[in-house]
Amino acid sequence: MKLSLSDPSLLKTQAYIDGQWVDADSGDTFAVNNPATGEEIAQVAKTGAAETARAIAAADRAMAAWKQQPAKARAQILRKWFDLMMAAQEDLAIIMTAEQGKVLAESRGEVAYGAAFVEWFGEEAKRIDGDVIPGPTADRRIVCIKQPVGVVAAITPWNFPNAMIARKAAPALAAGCSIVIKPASETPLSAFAMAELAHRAGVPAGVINVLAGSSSAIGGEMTSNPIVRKLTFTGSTPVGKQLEAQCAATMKKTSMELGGNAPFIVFDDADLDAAVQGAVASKYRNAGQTCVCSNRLLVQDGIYDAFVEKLVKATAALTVGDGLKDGIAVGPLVNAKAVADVDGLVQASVSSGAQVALGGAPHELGGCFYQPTVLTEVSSEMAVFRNEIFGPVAPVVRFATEEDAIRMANDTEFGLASYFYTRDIGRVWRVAEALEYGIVGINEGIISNEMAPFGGVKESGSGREGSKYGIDDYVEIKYMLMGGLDR
Ligand SMILES: NC(=O)C1=CN([C@@H]2O[C@H](COP(=O)(O)OP(=O)(O)OC[C@H]3O[C@@H](n4cnc5c(N)ncnc54)[C@H](OP(=O)(O)O)[C@@H]3O)[C@@H](O)[C@H]2O)C=CC1
Ligand SMILES: O=C(O)[C@H](O)CS(=O)(=O)O
Repeated sequence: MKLSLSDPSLLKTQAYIDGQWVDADSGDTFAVNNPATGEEIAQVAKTGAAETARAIAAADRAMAAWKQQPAKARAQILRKWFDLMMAAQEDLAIIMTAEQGKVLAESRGEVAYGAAFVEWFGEEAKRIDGDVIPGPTADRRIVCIKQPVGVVAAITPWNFPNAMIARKAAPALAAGCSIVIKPASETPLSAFAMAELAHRAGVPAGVINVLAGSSSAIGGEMTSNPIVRKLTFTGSTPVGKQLEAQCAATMKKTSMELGGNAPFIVFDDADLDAAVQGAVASKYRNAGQTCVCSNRLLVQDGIYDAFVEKLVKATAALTVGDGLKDGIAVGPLVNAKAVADVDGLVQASVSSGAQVALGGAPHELGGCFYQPTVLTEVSSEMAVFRNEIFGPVAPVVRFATEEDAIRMANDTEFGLASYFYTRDIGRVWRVAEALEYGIVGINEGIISNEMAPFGGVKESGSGREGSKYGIDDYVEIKYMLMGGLDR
């Protein structure tokens, strides 16, 4: 499959190590395919532990000079990277839609979203301040400084192949760290294109390294190599737990952005049309393949029927197809396994009594397409309630009281995003404070931006990405106590 890029040199297929584009030691490659058509886009270097070890060594060498750069110098390079990403927005979006499947408008949006983290942390680089603390005695003073944590390893998912890299690389570089990145096997091309633009922006050789291939071999080197001082991961909770355990032997700092099971609560007093609009935006973004998608729609009895009627109508209007084509709202799922997983959850729930109000099966287009689906009469024991669906399926659950809604919303091991719609100010505070989540959307279905501290609690992970808090995961605090100052 040939991509229509204005700058074809952005389509890289080798590993980027120490400022060089290199093949795998073995010469092996793996295919990257377009989930909308099944066509092969490229063969990509399939690297492993040896290449990863070299990338980590290069990052270690490069960091010595990078962390000595004045913050303003790092900020200027990050700003240049932002400018180049935005100038290449259309090419980066085409590459992303081709390898991941999301519709082009969403890919454009993700490129801007990812670039916004580069812009934000370029600015934050100049604000990594310390403290002067009064000494415990008259002759002593304490000074706190923040220093880069060290070489960072990042493992990122296929669902946001640009933004999840930017959300990690930008604060790492801003803090003075260097980084080795392993993108998902489904979507390495976006990562390589970002590395090429970083190179053009003046990021020194070795400061950013990107390699794809055997996830267990690459991850094994990343998590065991003592040079790596921090692992940052976005992906499934089971893999996150495994990586966390692998990092324990060398006590690496970790950040984990894991799975979700977002409740979307609609109270009787909600603005119904706004709630339906928010539900559609939150549910069907990226064909439902985001960790903050509404996963359980909890609707109060008084407006349940009206909400379901409006939701079915809005969902039925969503066009399904190849995201590179105009007028498409929902693209394919990332691969055939994802289709089988989603359909498995739907059929298991229907078998347990859920009713199909719309869709409920793979799309007639075949391949990786799934019908936007609304299930009603869902209960808390059903598979779609208990599991992160990661597909265009909206389970609707009834509730009677505010207490019922909070109890059902919190009835999960996950705690990433949550949403609710009400116009009662007292309820806003009661419910927002009672929800066990890192993120609460109130009368809003799209909550992600670079200025907010994105992250979850419970088994949705640890750490925060974005906002003024996002730099904290990439620095270590050191204090110096000076004595003898009275003579
Ligand atoms: N919280 C979030 O933001 C996200 C959550 N998810 C969750 O993950 C599920 C599946 O998505 P998926 O992308 O397959 O998530 P995975 O957790 O399977 O993969 C995420 C990343 O981890 C890598 N990986 C997988 N196994 C290992 C390992 N043993 N050692 C090192 N790296 C590894 C993958 O590489 P490779 O591609 O080579 O397998 C990929 O780069 C979704 O259903 C959802 O629950 C997914 C994406 C984002
Ligand atoms: O991995 C994801 O699903 C993203 O973190 C969601 S968002 O930040 O793009 O909303």
